[in-house]
Amino acid sequence: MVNNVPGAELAIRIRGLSVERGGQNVVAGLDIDVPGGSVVGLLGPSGSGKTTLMRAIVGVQDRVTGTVDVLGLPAGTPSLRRRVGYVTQEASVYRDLTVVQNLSYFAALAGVPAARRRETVGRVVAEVDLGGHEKQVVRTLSGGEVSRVSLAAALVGDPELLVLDEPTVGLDPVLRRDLWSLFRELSRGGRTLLVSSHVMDEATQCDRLLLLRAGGLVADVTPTDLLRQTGAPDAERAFLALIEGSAAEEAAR
Ligand SMILES: Nc1ncnc2c1ncn2[C@@H]1O[C@H](COP(=O)(O)OP(=O)(O)OP(=O)(O)O)[C@@H](O)[C@H]1O
Repeated sequence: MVNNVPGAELAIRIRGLSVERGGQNVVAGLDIDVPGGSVVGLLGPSGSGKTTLMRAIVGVQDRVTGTVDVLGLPAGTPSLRRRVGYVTQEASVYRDLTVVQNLSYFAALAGVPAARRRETVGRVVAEVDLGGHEKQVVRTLSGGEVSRVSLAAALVGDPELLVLDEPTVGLDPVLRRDLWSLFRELSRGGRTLLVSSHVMDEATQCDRLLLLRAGGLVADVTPTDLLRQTGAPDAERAFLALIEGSAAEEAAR
């Protein structure tokens, strides 16, 4: 299921991607195009292969077959390291360091020259709206603030593509809404965001939706088309209809 968007530059182009984990193909035969500058939601039940797909896109997944091109280069190419930001499910910041200490460290890792680190840290703190918390030790921050420090750490290299694995998990509805408006804001600057989630109502915040089930792509649609095609009143029921339809199709084969 490939959408050809005329004239749109692709941030991610995947053809025939399969991934073996634990002796099984947990992702099988995926073809996906992600247009540049869009917010794309990666949705699907637990174990459907979302994290595996993201790992293949950032180039850290073993036992991958097929083609995964990111910003025009094969996934994992060293020059993509600064151009792609990856936020894993577990916050990967140091809890015993302050916000600024963490971000300065990640800026150094991303290769930001020492003379520009202070300015870079200031930029990302403002981008994720953490002003006033700069000197706070991460362990003393709220869950939503820690999520935003992780996001800021991924932004220090000013990446063109952000891959975010379930960034809103465990956050209350207000924080989830705030984080999604931040994602929209980041994409307005021309970045591409691939965001995974279990929470189907977050689908409405995306430009496009990729729905995975059992390692396969069940749908690649806009939120409007999703509701129109299924006739469901909301994203959650639309996804359930698609997931159940695809499971029934598979059983009939
Ligand atoms: N190291 C591993 N060895 C064997 N199987 C694995 C390994 N890692 C993942 N898997 C399996 O691969 C499948 C896809 O896992 P993945 O983490 O990509 O799913 P997910 O959609 O991100 O799930 P969740 O939403 O629960 O995080 C699952 O069935 C999982 O059990």
